[in-house]
Amino acid sequence: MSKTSLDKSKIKFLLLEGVHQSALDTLQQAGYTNIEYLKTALPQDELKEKIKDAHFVGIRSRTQLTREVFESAEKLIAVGCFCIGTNQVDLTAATEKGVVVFNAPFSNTRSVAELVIAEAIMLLRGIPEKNAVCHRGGWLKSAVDSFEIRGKNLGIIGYGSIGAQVSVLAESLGMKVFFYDTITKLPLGNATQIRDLNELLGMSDIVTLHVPETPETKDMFGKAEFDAMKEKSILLNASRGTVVDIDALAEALASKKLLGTAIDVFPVEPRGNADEFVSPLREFDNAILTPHIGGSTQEAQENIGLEVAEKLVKYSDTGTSISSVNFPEVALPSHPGQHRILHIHQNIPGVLTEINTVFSENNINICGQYLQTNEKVGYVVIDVEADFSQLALEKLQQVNGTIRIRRLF
Ligand SMILES: NC(=O)c1ccc[n+]([C@@H]2O[C@H](COP(=O)([O-])OP(=O)(O)OC[C@H]3O[C@@H](n4cnc5c(N)ncnc54)[C@H](O)[C@@H]3O)[C@@H](O)[C@H]2O)c1
Ligand SMILES: O=C(O)CC[C@@H](O)C(=O)O
Repeated sequence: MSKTSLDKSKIKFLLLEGVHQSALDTLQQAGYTNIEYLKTALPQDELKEKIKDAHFVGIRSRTQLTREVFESAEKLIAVGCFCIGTNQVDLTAATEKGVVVFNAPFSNTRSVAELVIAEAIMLLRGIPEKNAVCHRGGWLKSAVDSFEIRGKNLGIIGYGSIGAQVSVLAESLGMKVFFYDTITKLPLGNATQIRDLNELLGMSDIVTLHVPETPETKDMFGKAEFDAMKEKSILLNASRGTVVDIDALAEALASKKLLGTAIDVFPVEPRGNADEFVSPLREFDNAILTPHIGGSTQEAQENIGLEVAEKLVKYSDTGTSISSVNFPEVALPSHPGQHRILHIHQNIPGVLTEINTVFSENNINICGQYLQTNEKVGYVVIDVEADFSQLALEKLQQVNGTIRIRRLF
């Protein structure tokens, strides 16, 4: 059963970066009509201004939610990342502020995997160069450096949701799949995990990157890695722009070490379609350069819009934090007729005792309670009789370590 803490029309959603219509539809069907919808990301100053009165914000990969932005977001309850990556959000700051962050971990994996396979085929045939020559009025009919994908070695770095899908598609085309991951992964089909990155690089005709942006993956692919690759091999990157040293890649293309490359993500990306794209890779015809559209298909965007908006609605209506990326996961079945209190607090000793004391000292019966903690915060959902919820709210606000409290009725 859906509850709400405020008149739903007063709960403000700020949706940025042109998230799919399915997100708007989902929110509106759930009764949320106070939605500001923008097609682009915002510069930090504008973002800080706009986010001030937002209870929920929806973003994709461009919007940087820094600690400073969270400081301005006085009313913010939750963030929806309408994508897989959450590296654009300062998750520590969000957690400390009691802001729950959700994403869509699976909805665009197939789209990325399909693009990667298509690019591998195009590059093995030299199509980007041949296409460019035709556009300039030339004719490059030749089989030199043109190969079938069948029987080639594919090296996948990061065997998660996307890497594993690429693996399955590649095998269906007759490729031999090897992968490198920091943790032991169950290989799908006939794929083989290789424990040493350099070994993988030395044996792969095509290397494709599917790791998240983390301090460990920053610049993980530089000159040493290009040197370790096979002569005339191919590098694909549809993960994050910080993973590859672009100057080292430009050198590897200039020296003809690589047959080609396909890059979807860049260390610096334009804020919107009107801004210029600047990159040393622009001069290479054998580089497929795409504007971070690995997950940009109608199918993926529609599913993501639905998935993330549903998570936001559920959190707003019931306090359910299941599948959040930064918060303890809590889902308490609804107790009809009761009020619900959501209490987010610092995870320090004694808070739960203080919370329970509030109820015992004031003779307030707890009808249902669910607590979960992570290393930073505790999140407790408590159902109480309607007549006592205001008193409980006032008393709980005074509990030491309280970060945020909300009442649903
Ligand atoms: N281009 C796009 O539009 C697009 C779309 C979706 C996702 N992405 C990016 O792709 C990334 C991967 O997505 P996913 O859903 O497969 O993520 P995932 O979390 O399912 O998989 C990532 C894998 O990388 C491994 N890994 C982490 N650090 C590593 C390291 N240092 N070396 C080797 N392996 C490492 C993990 O163990 C995991 O198996 C996302 O984080 C996102 O940044 C890009
Ligand atoms: O849609 C986007 O902006 C990002 C897509 C992709 O990088 C993701 O992390 O899912």
